[in-house]
Amino acid sequence: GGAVPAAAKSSWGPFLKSIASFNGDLASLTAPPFILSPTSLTEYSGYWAEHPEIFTAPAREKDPQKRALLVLKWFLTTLKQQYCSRNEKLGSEKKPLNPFLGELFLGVWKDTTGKIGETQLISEQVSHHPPVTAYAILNNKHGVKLEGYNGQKASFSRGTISVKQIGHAKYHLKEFDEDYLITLPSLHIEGIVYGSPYVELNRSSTIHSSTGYVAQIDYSGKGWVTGKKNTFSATLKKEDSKDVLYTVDGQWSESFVIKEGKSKKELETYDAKTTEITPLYIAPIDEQDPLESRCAWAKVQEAINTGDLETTGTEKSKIENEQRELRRKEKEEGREWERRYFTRVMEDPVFTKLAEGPGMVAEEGKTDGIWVFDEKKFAQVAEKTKAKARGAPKAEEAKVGEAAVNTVA
Ligand SMILES: CCC(=O)OC[C@H](C)CC[C@H]1O[C@H]2C[C@H]3[C@@H]4CC=C5C[C@@H](O)CC[C@]5(C)[C@H]4CC[C@]3(C)[C@H]2[C@@H]1C
Repeated sequence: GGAVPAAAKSSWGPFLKSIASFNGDLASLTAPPFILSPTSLTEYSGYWAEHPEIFTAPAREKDPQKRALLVLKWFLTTLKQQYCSRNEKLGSEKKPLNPFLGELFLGVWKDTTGKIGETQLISEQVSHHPPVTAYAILNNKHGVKLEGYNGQKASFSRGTISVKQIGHAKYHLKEFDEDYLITLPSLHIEGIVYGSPYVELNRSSTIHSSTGYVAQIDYSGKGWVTGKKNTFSATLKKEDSKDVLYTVDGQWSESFVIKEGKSKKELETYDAKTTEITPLYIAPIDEQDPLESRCAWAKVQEAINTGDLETTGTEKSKIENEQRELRRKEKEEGREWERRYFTRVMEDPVFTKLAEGPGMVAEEGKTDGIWVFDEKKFAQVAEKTKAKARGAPKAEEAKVGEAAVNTVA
């Protein structure tokens, strides 16, 4: 990338100072103004299913081995959006807004073909210290459910920020009662010194299926072989077998080729650049719950988009102060914020069966438990929303509104 824009030079001091005392908490980074994104991190859960047809394809495949390949293919097709979409839309990787506890991001990918059905996104900030986002993506027509959570552990050295992703994703197929446990790749941010940061994925990640298939994806970045960015190589095998059933090679941000393991026969080339993204439908702000990201952060987003640093600061402080006040009251009353859609469990049978190691690992290896989507809570909220739509008694609305209003202006 080019040299840092002159105007921006002045804002490097705070950033470099924050790097000097960097404690692993990305939110504590004082990124230069031109790096601030108006998008909240709760929105990033949407990157898992921007191609609903590919996301639901495994549900339409009767052969378990081919299903496992389709889940690997879907995972690989999410990487470009997960890790490059800010560069494409905003010119470089940006620092997202740090979600407040209880922040929600809700949306739906509508179905224009009548073949896929609607795909619903539920994203909730289930922890603020450390920041953890939990999400569920549901397509009832195909019985596909993705649920997961993630947090980040970051470190800074030699001009790059390295991020270890904590958490995992679970892809479930109802018809086959099948589960896929997906681990999250580590990443590092390159180009910081040029003021044009971008993500590169490191080492490897895996997908373990309850049907005994194991996918391993090795990220070589600007591999010494190709020198091309975002390079990876993946294999799909049956566990405790050496036979490679399929290989997938290429650049996750450009295109990749799926081949038969033995014959090396090319089965498919996926072009990440030309595959259509389905837009996510989000309710208009005046119909949103005040806890929803674009409602809660509206003034901050407006200020960031117009480059009004002062208003950005004052509006952010309002939200942070109200959050501190809420936490103080909860502490005083000996209660904890009620998560709306997710529950923390210390044991998740699918996770235990399919993976080694504990769930969310916080400081000193303590396990903070695993965040799972709570179908009961989800049904209760749906009921309440319907009641509200049918004109529930004011008290009902006031309670929901009141809690929310207290939270964010
Ligand atoms: C120019 C100097 C500067 O300020 O650089 C700051 C940089 C923008 C680095 C810090 C931020 O980089 C962002 C990249 C974000 C990750 C991107 C994608 C994902 C995948 C998604 O499924 C989960 C979240 C995750 C891991 C994001 C986490 C937060 C990251 C690392 C942002 C950093 C604050």
